[in-house]
Order: sequence, then C-alpha cells, then structure tokens
Amino acid sequence: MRIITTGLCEKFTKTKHLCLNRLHTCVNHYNMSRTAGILIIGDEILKGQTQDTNSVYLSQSLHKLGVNVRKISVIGDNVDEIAVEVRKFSSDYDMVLTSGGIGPTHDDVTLEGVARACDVTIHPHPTLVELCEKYFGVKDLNSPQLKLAHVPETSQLHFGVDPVKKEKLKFPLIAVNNIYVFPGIPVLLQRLFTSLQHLFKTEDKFSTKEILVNCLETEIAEVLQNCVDEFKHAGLNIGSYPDWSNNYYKVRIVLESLNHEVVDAATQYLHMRLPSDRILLNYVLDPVSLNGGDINATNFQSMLWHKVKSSLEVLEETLRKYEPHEICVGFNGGKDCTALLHLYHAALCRAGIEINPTNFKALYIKDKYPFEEVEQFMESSVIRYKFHLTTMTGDMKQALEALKRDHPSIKAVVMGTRCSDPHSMDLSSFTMTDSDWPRFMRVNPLLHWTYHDVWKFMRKLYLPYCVLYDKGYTSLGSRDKTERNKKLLTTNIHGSSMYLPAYTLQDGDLERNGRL
Ligand SMILES: Cc1cc2nc3c(=O)[nH]c(=O)nc-3n(C[C@H](O)[C@H](O)[C@H](O)COP(=O)(O)OP(=O)(O)OC[C@H]3O[C@@H](n4cnc5c(N)ncnc54)[C@H](O)[C@@H]3O)c2cc1C
Ligand SMILES: NC(=O)C1=CN([C@@H]2O[C@H](COP(=O)(O)OP(=O)(O)OC[C@H]3O[C@@H](n4cnc5c(N)ncnc54)[C@H](O)[C@@H]3O)[C@@H](O)[C@H]2O)C=CC1
Ligand SMILES: [Co+2]
Ligand SMILES: [K+]
Ligand SMILES: [Mg+2]
Repeated sequence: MRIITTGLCEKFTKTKHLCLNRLHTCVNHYNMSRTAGILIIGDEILKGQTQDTNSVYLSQSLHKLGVNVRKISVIGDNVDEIAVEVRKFSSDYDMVLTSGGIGPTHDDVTLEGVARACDVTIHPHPTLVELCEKYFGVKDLNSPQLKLAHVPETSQLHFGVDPVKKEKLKFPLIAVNNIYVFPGIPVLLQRLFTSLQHLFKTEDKFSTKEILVNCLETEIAEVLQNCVDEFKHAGLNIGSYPDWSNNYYKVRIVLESLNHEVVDAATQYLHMRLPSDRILLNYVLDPVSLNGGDINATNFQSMLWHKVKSSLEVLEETLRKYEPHEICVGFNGGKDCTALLHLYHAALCRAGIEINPTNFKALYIKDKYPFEEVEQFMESSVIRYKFHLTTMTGDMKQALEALKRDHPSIKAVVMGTRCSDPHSMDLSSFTMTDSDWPRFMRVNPLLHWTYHDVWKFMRKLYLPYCVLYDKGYTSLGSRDKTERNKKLLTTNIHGSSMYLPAYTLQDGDLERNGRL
C-alpha cells in the first residue's frame, strides 16, 4: 500500500532535497506550500468587546486557496507592537494579512506600524487623495477624511472587482511588500478579499477527509500515532478534535495532504485499525436541510415507518385545518418534541410552505428551574430550524392563558405527548384542552410512538438532541425534580461508575425512573 519511493525531487528543483515520494508531495512540499500569517489588530478584540470573526474568515478562505496559514496573532492598536509583529510575520511567511486599524480616528495606527516595520515613511498617495477628495468632498490633507489617503510610500493599490456585480470596488486593498492591509469591518474585509482572490491563490489544493468515531481520544491515540509514523514522509497532516456536545461521535479525525492519494491511503489505514463499530459511515451533518427527504420508507423498519407515516398524516391534516401562523409546536427541549419538531418541519416542507418565523412557531413554557443544557439545546434548535420561539412563564395554565391573550391567532398546539405519558391514555390525535384549561386544539401526532420509537427515529436521522440524554437522563423535567435513571448506571473498564446514554435503556416503561 505504500506509495513512497525515493529520488531527487523533480518538482521543487530550486531547493534541492531528497524527495521521498514519486508523486512529488513529500513532507517538504507540504511545508513548502505558500504560507501566510494573519494579524488581527484592535484593542476591542483584546478586551473581548468584539468577537474576532475576521481570522476565521481569512483562514478558511486562504485554506481553500491552498495557502498554509501558519499563525494568527491578536494585538492592540499600538504602533510599536504592530511594527514588531508585522516585521516578524513579513519575514517568516510568504504573505501577511492584517485586519483593522485603518480608519480615520486616533486609535487606527496600522499603516504607521506597517511603515515602521518596512522602514518607510507615510505619505499622501495621489490616487487615494483624489479618491477621498471626490468621495468625501474635502480637500484638507489634515482632515480625518484624508487620513485614509495616507499610506506607506512603497504601497501598492489593488483595486478589486466584485465577482458578482463585476464592478470595480471604490476603495483599494493597500499592500506593502508582502503585507496586505485589510479594514476590520467584516463586510469590507470580505468584499476586498473576494474581489482580489487571485493575489492569494496558489497552484496547491489541500485534499481533506474526515473520520468520525464514537470513542474517547485515549482509546484511539495509539492507532493515530501509528498512522502518523507510517505516513511521516508522505506529507500528511492528521488532527484529532474531540467534541463533547455531539450525540453521535466523540472525535473528529481530519486527514489532510496536498496529494489526495496520500489522504486516501491514510484513511484506508485508519479504517482498518480503528474499531469498526465505532466509525460513523453515513453521518448526516445537517438533517434539517434535507427538507423532509429523509422521512421515507427506506429509512425505517416497517412498523416504525407505519407510525411515522400516520404522524405525518396528522400533521398534514393540521395544516389543512389551520393556517401555519395559527399553529405552534409545544417545545421544551425534550426528546419527544425534538422528534416532533423535525416531523413538523418535514410536513411544512412537503406542503410547500416557506420556512420562516411567521410560518413556523414554537411555544416554550419556561420552568422555574430549567436545565442549562436543555435551554442551550433549545437555542441551537431555533437557529437550526429557523422557527420563532414564544417563551411564556408561570404555571402551565397561566402560561396558556397568557398565550391566548398575547397571541390570539394561535389556535392549535402540536405536542409530543405519547399514550404512555401520565393521563394521556384517552387522548386522540386532535383533542381540545379540558374545559377548565384555556381553549386550544391539542394535536398529538406521536400518541402511538414508544420510547424506543422516538430514539430509533432520531438516531436513524442523526437528529441532534439535548446532551443530557447521553449522560443518563431518560426523561427531563424541572432540574430540582429530575435525576439520572439508575437503570443506566454501570461500571466502566477502569472500575468507576458511569451512566449509559438514554437510547440504551432496555425497558421503555422505566423511562420516568429519574423523575421525582
Ligand atoms: C398546550 C398544552 C395544553 C395542555 N392542556 C392540558 C389539558 O387540557 N388538561 C390537562 O390536564 N393538562 C394539559 N396540559 C398539561 C400536559 O398534559 C402535561 O401535564 C404537561 O405537558 C407535562 O407533561 P409531561 O411531564 O409528560 O411532559 P412531556 O412529555 O415533556 O410533555 C408532552 C408534550 O407537551 C409539550 N410540553 C410539555 N411541557 C412543555 C413546556 N414546558 N413548554 C412547551 N411545551 C411543552 C411538548 O410538546 C411535549 O412533548 C397541557 C400542556 C400543554 C403544553
Ligand atoms: N469605504 C472603504 O472601503 C473604507 C473605509 N474605511 C473607513 O475606515 C473605518 C474602518 O476602518 P477599520 O480598519 O475597519 O477600523 P477599526 O479597526 O476601528 O474596526 C472597525 C470595526 O470593525 C470591527 N472589527 C475589527 N476587527 C475585527 C475582527 N477581527 N473581527 C470582527 N470584527 C472586527 C469592530 O467592530 C470595529 O469597531 C471606517 O470609518 C470606514 O469608513 C477604511 C478603509 C476602507
Ligand atoms: Co520533494
Ligand atoms: K476606530
Ligand atoms: Mg480599530
């Protein structure tokens, strides 16, 4: 399987070295790809007042262009520090991209720092002076408007072209030697970068593969080390990134090389050595974007498919009886309504209803002592599914009364209630609230689902759910009245006790064991 032969490198003849790979992508080449350093400048970033998004944008974009980003540094609006860092970056990397500090105020000193780093002075650039005079209608060279025209003497101006509108941009990117000076305002930075990609583009392209494993890092470290050793002359980069919030995998392994054959070979190497039952093969990163295409007979065993189909029929009937804005999903972050939310989203998509916060609504009656993890999950669900969440407080009856008063258009609440829930034996798919409750149509599409149906449905589709269910909770209520399910308590190989995930509970009748 080794694809490595030794010989004098034919690709990079300038730097004579022994190439260990006839495909000319040896480790030297990986390190020889074009490098970049990113310099994020701004006091507001160091104080945590502005979250730096420019470095993420730039490093992602450069990586796509085959550039090897080697360092990101964050510094304040200080001329000396900027000069020192720019000088170092400029000699260490093929290119330097700076962000921020080129505005008209006293605290924007990046260009002065760059000038100092390059031992040149600042002067008013004729093209920029003309531009600024025209744009601002001001002629005074000492005005704040014309400060923008003062750049290091050796500056080059790169005028980008908007890739969509095909228009020349009004303001250029300023470059001094290998230093590219971007504004900090994210839209400006992005507009300049996309319009001038050719300045950064390389002939290289990183080939990347991912392996998702449901193991602890300690369990796979040795195999990864062996892989690193095996491919150490092939120009392979392997990263291992644990994710504690994912419901399906614990580690994401990323393999990368300039040569896709090296990536393929290393992927194969790992597939043969990692525990095969722990490798996720068909993981769906974004089940929501499938727009309900995943709800079909091939995905489920026939018994469950039968139930899924009749639940969908209930939801379709709901959408015939009510306008989308008259319906909301009762959503408290629990597993049943998480499955339901996905089904309802699918029903909306199938009915050709546009997904937006007017058409897709949910109701959350906030408990006095909610779990933080539950609320975090709810927040991420709002972003994932793009629904509008109405939050009410107080006891359930009071909250529903307030809903009636404040949101009079809502007529039906779709709920994840199952027959096995307390007092739910006699409910049907459409049941009005009891006479002593505020009047709403309760829609119950999941009445005939079992505990295991819910888990099979969610896990088959890789739907994200609240992490507490992976930590031994099988039913979630108020934080002060909910414990883990003792039935899931077990001992790991090192002899310490731990809880298994909720979906492994054998007897579904015991799901409420942790509810006090
Ligand atoms: C809209 C609505 C109408 C109700 N009408 C009646 C009634 O007429 N008579 C009666 O006796 N009881 C009624 N209840 C109370 C209900 O029967 C349960 O007692 C309550 O849902 C808690 O049940 P559970 O602990 O089994 O929770 P769950 O199994 O979590 O509740 C079942 C479903 O109810 C919804 N739900 C539960 N809690 C919340 C919440 N905090 N915020 C939003 N949605 C939630 C979810 O869709 C969930 O899947 C109503 C509740 C709601 C939300
Ligand atoms: N029209 C144009 O093309 C140009 C305009 N200008 C002017 O200069 C000023 C802006 O210059 P800047 O260098 O951007 O000033 P700046 O350094 O003060 O940054 C401006 C804002 O960008 C945000 N920002 C900065 N760094 C960031 C980061 N790493 N991640 C996310 N957000 C970040 C911050 O919210 C900050 O308030 C404006 O007044 C603008 O009008 C400057 C250059 C070009
Ligand atoms: Co070589
Ligand atoms: K500023
Ligand atoms: Mg600034």
